[in-house]
Amino acid sequence: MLNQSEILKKAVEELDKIVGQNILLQESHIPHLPYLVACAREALRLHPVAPFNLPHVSTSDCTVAGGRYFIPKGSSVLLSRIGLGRNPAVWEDPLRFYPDRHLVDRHADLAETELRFISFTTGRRGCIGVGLGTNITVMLLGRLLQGFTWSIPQGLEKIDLSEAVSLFKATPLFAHAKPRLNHSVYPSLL
Ligand code: HEM
Repeated sequence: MLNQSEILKKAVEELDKIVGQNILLQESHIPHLPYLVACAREALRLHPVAPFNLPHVSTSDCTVAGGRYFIPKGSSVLLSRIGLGRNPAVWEDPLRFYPDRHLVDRHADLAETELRFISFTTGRRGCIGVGLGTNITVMLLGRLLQGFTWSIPQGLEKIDLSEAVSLFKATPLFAHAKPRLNHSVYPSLL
């Protein structure tokens, strides 16, 4: 978002309109912040936390994708987070960070039950923490954006987004944060 200032600006404008600058973002605001939720979804799609999901073992012979793939009983099944989230057959211009693509269907949370990318996965062994995980993620992103004006440190043109093999950022993230709310709004650390 730091590399695309118009996206950062749009998310902050939504926060200012819905939450304002006199109180901190609360969980009850989240359903009214579709663009912020879309930004978090886009981050999960494009920058997954690990290359694969947890392995599962098929308990019987089955076919998937309309019969295209046969998976024998006892196979270890791994889904590629990159293969799904950056699949050009599903996502237009897949390497572009473009939150608006998630606004076509309005999403209340970060779950992706169609598995077009992996956040919590789905089905019997899917994550049980969708609600809490969504709230924690969106609250953190939202409060960072509401509470601070973020900028790229002096001397740098862009944040380097190149990835290590683990998919983590290859270089540490440095960004400049300046408080943007009245100091009375920030919770006391004492
Ligand atoms: C952004 C936050 C979170 C993300 C992205 C996430 C993602 C995932 C994923 C990908 C799985 C594996 C599902 C599979 O193998 O198909 C999983 C499993 C699980 N998650 Fe989460 N999770 C999050 C937060 C939470 C929270 C807050 C809780 C509990 C309060 C939780 C509890 C669990 C449990 C218990 C499982 C194992 C489910 C099973 O094997 O039956 N998760 N999660």
